[in-house]
Amino acid sequence: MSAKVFIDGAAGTTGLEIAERLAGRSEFDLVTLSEERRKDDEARAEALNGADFVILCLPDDAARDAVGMIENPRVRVIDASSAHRTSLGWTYGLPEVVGAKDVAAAGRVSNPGCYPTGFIMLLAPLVRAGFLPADWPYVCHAVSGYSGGGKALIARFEDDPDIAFRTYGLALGHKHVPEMKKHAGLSIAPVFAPSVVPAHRGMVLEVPLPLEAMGDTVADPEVMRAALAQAYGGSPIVTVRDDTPGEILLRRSMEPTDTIDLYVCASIDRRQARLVAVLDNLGKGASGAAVQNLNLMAGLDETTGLRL
Ligand SMILES: NC(=O)C1=CN([C@@H]2O[C@H](COP(=O)(O)OP(=O)(O)OC[C@H]3O[C@@H](n4cnc5c(N)ncnc54)[C@H](OP(=O)(O)O)[C@@H]3O)[C@@H](O)[C@H]2O)C=CC1
Ligand SMILES: CC(=O)N[C@@H](CCC(=O)OP(=O)(O)O)C(=O)O
Repeated sequence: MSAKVFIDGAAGTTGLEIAERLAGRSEFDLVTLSEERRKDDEARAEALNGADFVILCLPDDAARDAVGMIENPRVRVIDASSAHRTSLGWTYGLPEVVGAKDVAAAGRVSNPGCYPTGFIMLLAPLVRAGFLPADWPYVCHAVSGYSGGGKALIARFEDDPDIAFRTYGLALGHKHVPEMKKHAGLSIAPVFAPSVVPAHRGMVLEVPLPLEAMGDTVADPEVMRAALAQAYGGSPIVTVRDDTPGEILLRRSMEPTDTIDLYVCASIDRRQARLVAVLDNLGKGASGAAVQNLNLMAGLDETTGLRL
């Protein structure tokens, strides 16, 4: 029998892409609400309580409300918003870092933010292994495609083709910072400098490392690269690149992908390095990750969705 999946927020950017990924999958029976009923609390409560799996693709407050509307203890939840990413009782839905078994067994899974996905996948294994310090003030620069801001930012960029670059979060305190700190295993909050470029999707994120200033405990870049390769070895989703390319491009024509590429770029004298992650904010950064977590929770292969 197929499992009932209700996407609350199915008309939004993330919800639509999840629905596309689930279309034609016989293991799942997608419950949809009509345009007139999709924001009707009675209809939503019925759908939320009647599903085996609920995927929340809503703004944070609406996601908290939706969780409050669930009374049926058998309903399992994947929340794509940032409402529960550091909350007790929620499993952080990054199986490559927290362990696939934990995600598979969870009743409440918080899907990671797009930027934190890259940041945590670069840092967590290295901090955990002691190759990078937990108490360093890391900096994270990132550019995202405008779909990262959902329908409102898509409309803004498509209505104003004159915008060439947008940096934001200038008052710091971006909502992703607590999640980045906690799940990368840091004791100091990173300085996070996000930005948006006029491309629909895609994301390049980097953590510059002034290695020579970081003390003796910091590992050689080759050791870091090998540690990342070992941490993600065998994953069809993660590629740890063994080169330092001359450039990394984000193309406006980028096709959807659920993969992530990680780089440890280093100077020849190894005194400086740049950890870089390249992903699709709507793929591994949102919808692809939600479907990966759904597959795990349903006891299926996380990438192919095939029965194990
Ligand atoms: N876009 C991305 O790359 C990523 C997004 N996320 C997170 O996923 C969540 C969804 O984001 P995204 O898809 O981009 O946002 P969108 O704005 O594109 O979609 C949100 C959807 O939720 C609907 N909605 C809002 N309030 C309610 C409500 N009370 N009841 C029912 N539906 C409601 C909206 O309705 P309407 O269409 O009428 O506005 C809209 O369709 C957010 O929390 C976001 O932060 C996480 C990672 C990456
Ligand atoms: C470009 C852009 O605006 N991006 C969003 C983050 C997208 C994301 O990861 O979503 P969550 O809000 O669910 O974490 C932002 O900076 O708020």
